[in-house]
Amino acid sequence: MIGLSGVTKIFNAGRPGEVTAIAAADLAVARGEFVSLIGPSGCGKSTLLRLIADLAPPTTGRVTVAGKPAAQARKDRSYGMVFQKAGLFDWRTVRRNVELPLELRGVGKAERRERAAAMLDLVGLTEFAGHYPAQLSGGMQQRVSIARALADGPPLLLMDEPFGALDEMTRERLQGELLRICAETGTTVVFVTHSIDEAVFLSDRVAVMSARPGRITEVVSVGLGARTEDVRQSPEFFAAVTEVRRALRAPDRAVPAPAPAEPK
Ligand SMILES: Nc1ncnc2c1ncn2[C@@H]1O[C@H](COP(=O)(O)OP(=O)(O)OP(=O)(O)O)[C@@H](O)[C@H]1O
Repeated sequence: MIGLSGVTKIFNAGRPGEVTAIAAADLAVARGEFVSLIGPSGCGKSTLLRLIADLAPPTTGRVTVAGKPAAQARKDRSYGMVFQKAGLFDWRTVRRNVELPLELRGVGKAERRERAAAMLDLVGLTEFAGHYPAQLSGGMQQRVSIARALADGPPLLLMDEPFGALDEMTRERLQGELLRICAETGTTVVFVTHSIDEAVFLSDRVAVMSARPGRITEVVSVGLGARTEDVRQSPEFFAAVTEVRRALRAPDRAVPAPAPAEPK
């Protein structure tokens, strides 16, 4: 579904304020897979997601999405995106927020209504279709944002800390809902998070990034099977959390360690 090969991203190349945000990233994500990106603040997680979304071009390397160059995938609306802020339009009802991507594509009213209703059912907000965003809790707004991202039926969902601003209980409930939605729709997900627990609970694989310049230093396979709430207390869950924590603390193997000082 996604292929990154030799991808680098340098902001302000050759100018004052040059920043190497991503250094030589390679990653392949299979159809239907759930992959999280985790790493220290500023390591380039959001940048990597933006490169996949073709919201910024890579400086070098190739990004493919659904077998196409990323730019084509964006034109074909091959992905939906969800950010930390739900970004809903306050003056539109929940239903009309979800309909927006369909409206932009010129889909007729009846089909829009039907599709929005199915999406609101999927995220459990059918009875709030006529409400305005300000009448919803933060968690409900984020569910609307997920429904909107999926309205056009994209095969891929790109999520940038979507639950980062929510309280722990809401966050855990939405994690379970997201997994159910992915299982029902077969959507592939790339998910940026700061939380090791969240990455482990949700993911098939966790891509661990080093501090800037961001590299993918390790990819940890999780494989927890069916994620019921009990999984969070299981030995397998704790073992995977420990493994990701170790990978985050490991020195970046891609960068040679400095040679020891010569004895005087
Ligand atoms: N448009 C830009 N122009 C210049 N530098 C940028 C730009 N966007 C990001 N950067 C820099 O690239 C680096 C990576 O930023 P990015 O937002 O991808 O990190 P992140 O891992 O998502 O951070 P956080 O976890 O804090 O959200 C940072 O040093 C940031 O300052």
